[in-house]
Amino acid sequence: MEEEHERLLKTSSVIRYRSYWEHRVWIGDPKLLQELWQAERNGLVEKPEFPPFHRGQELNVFSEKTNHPMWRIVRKSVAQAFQANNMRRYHDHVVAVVSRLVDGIKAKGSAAAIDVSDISQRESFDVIGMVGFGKDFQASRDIDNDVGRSFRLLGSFLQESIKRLGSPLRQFSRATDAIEGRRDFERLNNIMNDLVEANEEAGWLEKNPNSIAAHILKLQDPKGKPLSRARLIQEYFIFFLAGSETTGHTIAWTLYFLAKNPKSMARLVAELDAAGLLVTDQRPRPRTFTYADISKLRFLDCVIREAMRLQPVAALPNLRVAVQDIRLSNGMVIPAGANIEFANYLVMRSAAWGWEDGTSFIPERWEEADAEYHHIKESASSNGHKADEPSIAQDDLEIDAAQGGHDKARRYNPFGGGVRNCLGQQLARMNVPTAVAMFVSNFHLKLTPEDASKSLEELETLRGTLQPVSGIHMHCTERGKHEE
Ligand code: HEM
Repeated sequence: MEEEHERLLKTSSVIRYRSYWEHRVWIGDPKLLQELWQAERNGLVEKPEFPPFHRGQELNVFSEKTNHPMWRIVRKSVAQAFQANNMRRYHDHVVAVVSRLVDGIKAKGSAAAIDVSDISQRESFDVIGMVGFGKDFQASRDIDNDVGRSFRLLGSFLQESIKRLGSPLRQFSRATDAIEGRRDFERLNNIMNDLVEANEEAGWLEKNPNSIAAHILKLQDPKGKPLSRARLIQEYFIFFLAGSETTGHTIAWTLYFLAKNPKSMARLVAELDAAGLLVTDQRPRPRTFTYADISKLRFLDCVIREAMRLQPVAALPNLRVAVQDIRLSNGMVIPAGANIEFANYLVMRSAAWGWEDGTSFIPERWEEADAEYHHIKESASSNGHKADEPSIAQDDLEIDAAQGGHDKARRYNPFGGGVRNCLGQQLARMNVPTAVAMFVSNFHLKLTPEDASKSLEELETLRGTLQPVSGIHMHCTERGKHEE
C-alpha cells in the first residue's frame, strides 16, 4: 500500500479518475483537505450514500448525511459523554481491563507467542462496553476465551459489509461465507438489542447518566419522538464498531513500532521508570497509572502520535461526495456528484508536506513546535487565491479540529477533520496511552522471529481499517523477574 501511494504521490497530490460511471477525485494535499473540510461545514460536501447492508437497517451518526437534522442531534448529544471530566471518571475501568490482560499474559509465560493484536481488540472491546454501555463483556478476563464471538463479530461485520458494497446481491446469496455473514449480522444485532434492553431497565439511566448509552437513549427525533428500536441498535452498534476496532489496532501498531525500535522503547521505559510506573526488581509493585499521567508522559504521547501518523487505522476510507461544483484554490473544480477521497494516509507521510524521513518511526519529531502543520509559502498558492475562506466559527460539533489558516495547513489528521471528525477521540486519547504504558511497564516485548522478519507491508492489510493481516506476535517477559 505504501509503495502504491508513494507512486501516486510522485505523480500528483490530486488525482481525478473515472471508475466505471463514477467520477472520483483523490486529494492528498493538506491545504486542499482543509478547503474541503471548510466546504463540508458550508454544506457543499456530503457523506456518500451508504446502501442498506441489511433489509430494514437504519442509518446512524456515522452514515447519516451532515445536512440531516438527526446527525446533528445525535452528535451534539453523545459528544457530552466524551468530555474530559467523564473520561477522568471512567479511567479506572480502563486500568481494570488492562490489568486483567496483564495477568493473563503473565500466566502464559514468556515462551508463549502472544498475539498483541488480539489482546488489544479484547481491551478496546471491553473498554467501550464498560465505559459506554455499563456492560462487562469479559473479553479480557481470559485471553483465550471467545466470549460468544462477540468481539470478533465486529471485525467480521466490517468485512462482510465491504463485500456487500462490492456486491449488493450478496445478502441474498447461498454461498457458505455469505450465509455465515448474514448470521453474524443477526448475532451482532441480537447483542446490541440485549444491551438496549439492559440499559432500559428501571434505574439504569439514573445510575449511568454520563454514559454513551444514556445520551443515545434520551434522544428524540426532530419531531420530538423517541428513536425506534432499530435506530437505537444502529447507534449502539456504530460506537462499538468505530470505537473498538480503531483503538485496538492503534494499540497494537504502537506496541509493534516500540518492539521494532529499541531506542524509542528504551526512552519510553526510562520515562515510565522516572514516573514510578515501571516494574523493576526494586519496585515489583509500582503505583497505578492515573488519568493525570496521560498528559505528563510527554514521550509516550510522541510515540503514540508517531504510530498513528504511520499506521492511521481509520484514515483511508474517508469518503465524501460533492453536493455542487467546488472550486479549489489550485484552480481545480470538483464537479457536483463526484466522489472525493481524503487521502490522509499520504498527507501524514509524504516528504512533499515536510515530513523528513516520513516513512520511518521517529517519535522525536513530535518534540518540535507546530509539528502537526505544513507551512505554506505564499508562492504555493497557484492562482493567488487564498487557501481558506474566512473561517466560520467552529461550533461545538467539532472536536479538536483546528485546521491552521492561510499560512499553514494541518498535515496530521488521524482522527479526520472538520465537522465529521472523530466523535470518540477523547476516549481513544485516554485508552491508548493507558494500555501502551501499562503493557510496557510490565513486559519486555519481543517480536517473534517470524513477525520480526516481515516488512510492514507484509504485516498489514486494509479490511475497513488498517490492521494486522494475521496478528502481531510477541514474547512478553515479565519485568523485574527475568531482567536481561
Ligand atoms: C484510535 C482510535 C480512533 C481513530 C483513529 C478514529 C478515527 C476516526 C476518523 C478518521 C473518523 C472520520 C471518518 C470520516 O471522516 O469519514 C472517525 C469518525 C468517528 N469516530 Fe472515530 N476513531 C477512533 C476511535 C473512536 C472511538 C473510541 C469512538 C467512540 C467510542 C469513535 C467514534 C467515531 C464516530 C461515532 C465517528 C463518526 C462521527 C461523525 O460522522 O459525525 N472513534 N473516527
